Amino acid sequence: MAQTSLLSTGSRFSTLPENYIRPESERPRLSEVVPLKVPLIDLDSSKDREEIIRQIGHACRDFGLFQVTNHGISTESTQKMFAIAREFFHLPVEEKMRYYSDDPSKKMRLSTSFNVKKEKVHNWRDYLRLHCYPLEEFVNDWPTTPQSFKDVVSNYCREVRELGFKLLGAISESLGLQRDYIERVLGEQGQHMAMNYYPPCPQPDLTYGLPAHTDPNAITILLQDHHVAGLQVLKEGKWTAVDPHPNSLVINIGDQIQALSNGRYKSVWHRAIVNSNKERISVASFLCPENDAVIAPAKKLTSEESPAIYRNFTYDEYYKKFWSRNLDDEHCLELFK
Ligand SMILES: O=C(O)CCC(=O)C(=O)O
Ligand SMILES: [Fe+2]
Repeated sequence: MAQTSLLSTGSRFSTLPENYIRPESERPRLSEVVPLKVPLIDLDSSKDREEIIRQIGHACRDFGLFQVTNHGISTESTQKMFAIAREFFHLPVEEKMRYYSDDPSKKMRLSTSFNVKKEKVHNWRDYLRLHCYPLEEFVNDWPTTPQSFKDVVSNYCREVRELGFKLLGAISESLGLQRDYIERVLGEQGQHMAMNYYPPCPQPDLTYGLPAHTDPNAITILLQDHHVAGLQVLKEGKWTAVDPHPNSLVINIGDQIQALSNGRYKSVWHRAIVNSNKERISVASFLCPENDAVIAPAKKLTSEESPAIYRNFTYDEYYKKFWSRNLDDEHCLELFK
C-alpha cells in the first residue's frame, strides 16, 4: 500500500531499506565533498543598491546561488516556521495520512521521496507541498493541525513573496534589464512551498534526501536550519557543501532565469544529503511564472555573436515536462534548445 511509505512514522530505522539504496556509481561519496564559500549578501536597504546588485550579478553568474541576510523576514517568523514544520511531521502518522497523495497535480499534499510512482529508488525525505498564491484560494485546504499552521505559514508566505520580488528586481537590473523586466515576463507569479523533512538516516552514504537537480521555476528561497547542514551544490564539477549562515536564507537561481538570461546565469545543480543522527528541516519557497507566461531569452541579451540558446516555451509546457521525468535526469532546459 503506497500509504505506508511515509518515513516520519515516529519509529527509527536501524538499516536502510533496500529500495533507498543507490547503485554504487550514483552514491553521494560524502568523503569527497569540500566546503563552499557561498556569497553572503547583506540586503540592508541603507546599503548602496548598486553594490548589492553587483554582488547579486556576480553570485548568479559564478554560483547560481547565494545567501542573504537582512532579508526582511523576522527571526520570529522563521523560527515559527521551523516549529510548525517540526510539529507537523511529528504528528501521529494516521493524522498526517489525511493529507497524503502521490499525485503531483494536487495543490496540497503530503508525500515522500520525490515522485514515488515513477522513480525506482526512493529518497530519504517526506514533504508537504502547498500552493500559496493567491493565499485565499488555497489556505482553506491546508492542514488544520497544528492549530496555528495556517496563520504562521500564511504570514511567512507573504513575507517571502515580498522578498522574492525585491530579488527579481535586483536580478533584472544586474542583467542590464529594467528593474521590472523579469516580473513582467513571468506574469502573475504562482508561489509553491515544499516543507522538507529528512529524518535521521541509518546509512547516509548510500542514499539522498534529494538527488542532484535544478529547480524548474524562477527563483527559490530556501530556509534551512543552520544547525543541520545538508545542502550541497555542484561547483566546477565538484560537489560542495553549503555552510548555513545563521539568520540567512539561500537563494537558488532556477531554470527560468537561466532561460531568460540566455544562459548568463546558471540554474544551480544542488542536492540534499542526510545524516545519521539529526532530523533536518528545510522550507523551500518557489516563485513560478504563470502558466501562460512565454519564456524566451531577453532580446537585449541576444546578439549575432550570442544568439538565443533556448526556444520560446510556456511555463506550463516546461513544468509538465519537468514532472514527467526523474529528478536527476539531464537538465530539463536541454530539451528546450
Ligand atoms: O533541503 C534542501 O536543502 C534542498 C531542498 C530543495 O532543493 C528543494 O526542495 O527543491
Ligand atoms: Fe531544489
